[in-house]
Amino acid sequence: MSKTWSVDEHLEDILRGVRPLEPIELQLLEAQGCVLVEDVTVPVSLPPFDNSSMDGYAVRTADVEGASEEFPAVLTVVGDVAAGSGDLPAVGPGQAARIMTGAPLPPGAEAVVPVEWTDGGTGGGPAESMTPRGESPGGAEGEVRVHCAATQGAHVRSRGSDVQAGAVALSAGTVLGPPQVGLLAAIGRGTVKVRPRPRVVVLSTGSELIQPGEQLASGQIYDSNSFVLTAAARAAGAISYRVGSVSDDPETLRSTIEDQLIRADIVVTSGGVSVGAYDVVKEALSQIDDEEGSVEFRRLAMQPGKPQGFGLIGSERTPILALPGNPVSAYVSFELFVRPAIRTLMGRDPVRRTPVRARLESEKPLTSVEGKRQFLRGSYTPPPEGETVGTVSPVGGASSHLVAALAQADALIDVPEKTTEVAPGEELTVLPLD
Ligand SMILES: Nc1nc2c(c(=O)[nH]1)N[C@H]1C(S)=C(S)[C@@H](COP(=O)(O)OP(=O)(O)OC[C@H]3O[C@@H](n4cnc5c(N)ncnc54)[C@H](O)[C@@H]3O)O[C@H]1N2
Ligand code: MOO
Repeated sequence: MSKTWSVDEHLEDILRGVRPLEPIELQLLEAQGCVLVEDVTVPVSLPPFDNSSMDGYAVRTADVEGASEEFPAVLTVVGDVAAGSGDLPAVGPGQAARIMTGAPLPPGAEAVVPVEWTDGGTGGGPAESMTPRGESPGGAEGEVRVHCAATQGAHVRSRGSDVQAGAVALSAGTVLGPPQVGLLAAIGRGTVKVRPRPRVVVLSTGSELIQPGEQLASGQIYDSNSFVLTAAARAAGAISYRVGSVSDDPETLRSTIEDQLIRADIVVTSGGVSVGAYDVVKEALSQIDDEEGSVEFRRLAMQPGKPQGFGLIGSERTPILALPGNPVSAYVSFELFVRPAIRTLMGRDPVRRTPVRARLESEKPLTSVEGKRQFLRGSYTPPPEGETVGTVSPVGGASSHLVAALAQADALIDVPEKTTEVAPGEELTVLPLD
């Protein structure tokens, strides 16, 4: 009888076969979720010039010293400075310029007073907002009464106060989330060098499968695996292509895979890997000739997910993971084997999900088959503040066809091979999912 592999042995074998993808230069939004492979330095300081943080008036501090509502400083308005203005009016003694948030501080001005600290040029009490451009009274001429003093630099965002030219904005190894994409845009980068998202081709096998939306005939079921696997690959950061289901015909399967290799960094199949008479993936791939690569089918000490296939195929030796067809087995196998492979291709760390400890919350003990590492579905509650161990309660049973319960779960409960029973209140290892 052939060897039974442990979960870790199978994963290590897969990870030996996958290498991070070669970096490429990508447009910013294409690079979202990818790992940067270069240190990005700031070409021009941010902000690039001193600018106002408020809608108000640019003033000289000496002119507004001691100003109050009772004894306002009365200044002559010399013009408007809007964000984007290139032509700046100089502010001399006794003068002020209307200035908008983000607009460059004009020469001569040392501070900004918000419009609410002035009469807005109306001659009345404190203003709530500026008079729209072109409306009178007030506006970009006449006088403004300032009701408060302002210190040097008040409401001014100075050049380089965010980040200085020459500084490293993002270092190699950073994962580009939305704020990082935003920073790259803010410093003027149009493209960046990253490891690209892997392209994952997903196909399911089984002559019983039909597309969701069609009418079920006798003996048929809807193909759900190709959907869950495509969605899971996308959630893991990959670009995923759902080919859909292929019938139980080895020739059709072989030629479909061959056609798909051109756009695949990984191929994932579901079904047809067990010991039945129609196990098409096993039949099609276990005896391909050496030139085409090789795929090994093995038994794992694991439930669900016992039968698995892994190999490298085609001229590029593309990794192929052949997952079992039972829907929960396919999903759990994705989490344990395909997701780490995808993350390795992306250069993402950590490759595996981070385990946490949790106490079992359940009416009765959990039972597990000796010699099999069991991954039960659970609902996980993180520890309250100050504690380190959360709680987990089982969701649904152990059978690998229970998709409704899977959809209610948010964690996998990892029961070691040797454990046959876990009592309520005992600690376990849990893999929270997202
Ligand atoms: N005599 C034995 N029979 C089985 C064994 C065994 O050791 N000895 N292992 C069982 C285990 S464990 C698993 S897991 C399955 C794996 O079988 P296959 O990978 O060959 O999968 P299929 O036979 O094609 O399908 C199994 C099951 O899942 C349903 N299925 C398949 N694809 C989809 C899909 N895309 N969407 C939804 N459901 C799907 C399929 O209809 C079957 O019910 O083998 C056991 N048998
Ligand atoms: O191992 Mo199968 O994956 O138990 O259902």
